[in-house]
Amino acid sequence: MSEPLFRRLALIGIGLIGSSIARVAREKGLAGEIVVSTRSEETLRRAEELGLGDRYCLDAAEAVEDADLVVVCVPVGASGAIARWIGPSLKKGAILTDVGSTKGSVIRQMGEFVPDGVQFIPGHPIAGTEHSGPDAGFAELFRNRWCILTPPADADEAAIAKLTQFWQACGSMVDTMDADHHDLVLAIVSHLPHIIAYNIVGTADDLETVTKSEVIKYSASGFRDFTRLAASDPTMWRDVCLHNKDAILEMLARFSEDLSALQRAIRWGDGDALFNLFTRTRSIRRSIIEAGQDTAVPNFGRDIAEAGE
Ligand SMILES: NC(=O)C1=CN([C@@H]2O[C@H](COP(=O)(O)OP(=O)(O)OC[C@H]3O[C@@H](n4cnc5c(N)ncnc54)[C@H](O)[C@@H]3O)[C@@H](O)[C@H]2O)C=CC1
Ligand SMILES: O=C(O)C(=O)Cc1ccc(O)cc1
Repeated sequence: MSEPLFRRLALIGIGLIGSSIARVAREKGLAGEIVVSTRSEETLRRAEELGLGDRYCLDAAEAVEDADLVVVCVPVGASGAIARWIGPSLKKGAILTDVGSTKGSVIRQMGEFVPDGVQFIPGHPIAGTEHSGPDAGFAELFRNRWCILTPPADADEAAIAKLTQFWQACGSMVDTMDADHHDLVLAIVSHLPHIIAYNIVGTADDLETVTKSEVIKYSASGFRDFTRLAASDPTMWRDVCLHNKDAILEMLARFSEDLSALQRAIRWGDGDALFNLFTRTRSIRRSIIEAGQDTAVPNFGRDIAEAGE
């Protein structure tokens, strides 16, 4: 059998993303040993019941000892505290990465606690679902999905190559970019859609003239797709909003301007403006399908299984 990519992999946080990494790493033999750490005893026990790792620790510092790859998989607001905790225990030569949905803030929070000799290469798999916790993960989550790495300018090329190899072995395609650019791109393709979904579902919930049972009964009219995003983890998305504030506010300002233009076109009966916009947007959808990125959640029937439970 060939050597695993990493002798010891430590996962700090074992929710949707951490447990998906654990599952795929095990399935593909990417690590000689998988050490799992999370803050609550209950979640750690559950991870053990699910057989996600080889060792389990409540102490994150203990978990990272002698690990060659450490992946921090916690809400972005917790990444600084985790880095402070594990920093002194990281092995020289280890690669430290994360999976957070925002990158500038994670780098600012974690950077100061990374000791010399440790390669810090932040990352973000553009793959997920609205579910959270160790039961929600699955080995195929990253398949045919992009993973963005945002290494600092002085990062070691060999470490970047090894982390790239890891994500590719998980099934992902890997891109590298600057953290600020990542945050701007993700603000429009991920953060704004979630904020819009939270807002529209909240607006529907506040209505007095349309009842909640009518909203649910007739949801197949378009509303239903927003409710999936709006069911996403509140802690994670609170942190994303607070930690990518500038880019999100920039995109929200543009969105509001465009919404006002749309509102004006509807008010003044400008059918051409509406038709032209809707034609332009339809072609974006077609490009996504052509790029093979059209499946909303590649969860291999898990939603259907859950719905039947
Ligand atoms: N859910 C998604 O679709 C995606 C999430 N991400 C990012 O991955 C990271 C993890 O997200 P999920 O796995 O979805 O979350 P999750 O809620 O399923 O799991 C989070 C894990 O972090 C631990 N944790 C929570 N707060 C903590 C704290 N203050 N200190 C220490 N540990 C703490 C939890 O016990 C749990 O093990 C987040 O940074 C998120 O932005 C990235 C891509 C997709
Ligand atoms: O469930 C969905 O459609 C998602 O959008 C998943 C997702 C959520 C957060 C990320 O940072 C990346 C991907």
